[in-house]
Amino acid sequence: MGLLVNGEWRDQWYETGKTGGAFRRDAARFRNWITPDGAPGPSGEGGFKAEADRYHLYVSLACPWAHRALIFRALKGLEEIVSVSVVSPHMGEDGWTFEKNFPGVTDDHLFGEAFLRDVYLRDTPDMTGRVTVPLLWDKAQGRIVSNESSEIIRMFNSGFDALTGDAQDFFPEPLRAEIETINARVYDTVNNGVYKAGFATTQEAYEAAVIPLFESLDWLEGLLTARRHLAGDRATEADWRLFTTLIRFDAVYHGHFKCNRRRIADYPALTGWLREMYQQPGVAETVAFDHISTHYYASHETINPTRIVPIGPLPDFDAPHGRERLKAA
Ligand SMILES: N[C@@H](CCC(=O)N[C@@H](CS)C(=O)NCC(=O)O)C(=O)O
Repeated sequence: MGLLVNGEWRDQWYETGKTGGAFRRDAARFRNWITPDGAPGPSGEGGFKAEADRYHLYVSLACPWAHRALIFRALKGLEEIVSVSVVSPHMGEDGWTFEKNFPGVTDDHLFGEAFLRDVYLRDTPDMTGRVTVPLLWDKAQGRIVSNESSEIIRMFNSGFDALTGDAQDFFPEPLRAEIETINARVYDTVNNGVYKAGFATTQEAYEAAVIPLFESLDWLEGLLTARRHLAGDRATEADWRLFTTLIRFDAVYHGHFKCNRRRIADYPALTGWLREMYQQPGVAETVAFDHISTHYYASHETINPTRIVPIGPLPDFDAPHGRERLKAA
């Protein structure tokens, strides 16, 4: 685990000394957008036109943020259009690597680099910052498009529709305000909340994260008791953003990150909803529990010094979801 400082790698754990033991996530720095005609998106520069075989996605199968991008690539029919490389789940002193020490790890298909940091350095040789997944690369210009998952999923949602003919919209105009409201609470207290609980280094910082996390899970349980999906009858971006955290919850966040007031399995509506989302075509193939458990338990030495990876739980996400009684789109 480390970061780049003026282009040099420094092996260093997250700094919580100046924040009362609280984990603060850095903002992603590469924020360009792929658009149908190459016009600039909401941030960054223009010049990233949607084209087949032009863009490459770097992911970890363990990472919930990268998982969002992989799911949108599958749902939107982009598997033949956007290629992928998969890093090792073992994130040690060199950060993300392509070391073949685990099933499912691929080469860096573009450059054959050993370390993901060297891909970032091809864009910005003097970069300062964290080397994170997902990372979206433009093969035509030889530079990074984006390393912000919330924006990558929006590009995938609508940028390539003319090429794929897929018009499914997970961020529909009439629901945008509601989706953004749900996203904001889910991001702060759930998606990032589990990390804030897990990486806290004081009791106060841990409780400041874990209490609101469970308040939000109770709120989500109420929402999903009344509705098939978070913003109504059909799945939207808000559901997929929650999905990648909850599918990991009982396996890693409950134990490793001490988010153990309840399990997702203890919430009937969240459990049924999670199964229904998992059972959508193409989604189960993006879920790799071996990468998930191994990454968290074996990489975070400060939290789990023995690096022993627990053998459970073994939930059955293929079991009947029972959500048919709620109206579907
Ligand atoms: N804001 C980013 C966050 C991505 C992120 O933090 N990914 C983690 C893996 S789950 C990572 O690569 N961490 C490495 C590090 O922080 O050094 C996004 O949503 O795309």
